[in-house]
Amino acid sequence: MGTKNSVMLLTIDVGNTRIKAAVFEQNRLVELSVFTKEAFLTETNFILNKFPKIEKLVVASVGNVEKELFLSLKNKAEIHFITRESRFPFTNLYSTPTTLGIDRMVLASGAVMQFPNQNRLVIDMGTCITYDFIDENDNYLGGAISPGIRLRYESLHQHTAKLPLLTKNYPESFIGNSTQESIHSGVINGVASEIDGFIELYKTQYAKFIIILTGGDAEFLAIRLKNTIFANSNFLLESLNQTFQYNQND
Ligand SMILES: Nc1ncnc2c1ncn2[C@@H]1O[C@H](COP(=O)(O)OP(=O)(O)O)[C@@H](O)[C@H]1O
Ligand SMILES: CC(C)(COP(=O)(O)O)[C@@H](O)C(=O)NCCC(=O)O
Ligand SMILES: [K+]
Repeated sequence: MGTKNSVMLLTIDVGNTRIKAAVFEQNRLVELSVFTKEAFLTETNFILNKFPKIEKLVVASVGNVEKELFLSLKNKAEIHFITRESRFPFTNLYSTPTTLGIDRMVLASGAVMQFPNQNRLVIDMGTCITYDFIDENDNYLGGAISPGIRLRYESLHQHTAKLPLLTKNYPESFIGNSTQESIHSGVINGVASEIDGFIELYKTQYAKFIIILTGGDAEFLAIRLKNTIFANSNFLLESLNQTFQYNQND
């Protein structure tokens, strides 16, 4: 890893729910912010003013923040977009590579660089829950997409006449004894069982693999899972920094 200069870099991950930003100095994360699309310019300007050493912005977006918004910052820092045309340290075996989410590609890239020469399963609990598997030969195989925790609560409320909108909470039992408890059990135990179930499926095909759990709900859910996993909410931002460095070392 290059230690030749101490410039700071601001990585920005635009998800479908929130924007996450992290300042890196060398490869150390020194500041983390989470904000909405509406607050984008205020927040990024605040960070740029607080850390005048930031020379570069590294952006990956699956959300709908307009490119113009980033470009309005271009007199303050160099802007780099990580896109499908960037270099990635894996072979992409997805049969529709042009529709694969850039967030999933960045996660896969981070998994390969942080955990070399092993099978890896990355689970990102954001708006959606995404599963991504990269084998020990650095082949990206694909995975799964399912609704995230917030999305499940919202869709139960929005698509029924009688179900309230609840904020996430651990269910007391898997047998919900009220409407609220039934919803919490359905969503939280449902997601936990889904993740445990997927891990078991992967185990039928791969004897050993590391599991990385990330996204807005990672910490909330990690303690409810059967398997030992590596939970790191900042894995995507760290991977964005690493993917950028990887593209610099051509
Ligand atoms: N302050 C918050 N606002 C919105 N969602 C939050 C918040 N804190 C935790 N979450 C959880 O994070 C999930 C979204 O994760 P996030 O990583 O932000 O998504 P994305 O990357 O798709 O924007 C939701 O399911 C929600 O339960
Ligand atoms: C599946 C996603 C919506 C996940 O987005 P997120 O939950 O991180 O906001 C995103 O990775 C995406 O738009 N993917 C495109 C389809 C695909 O990956 O095959
Ligand atoms: K996700």
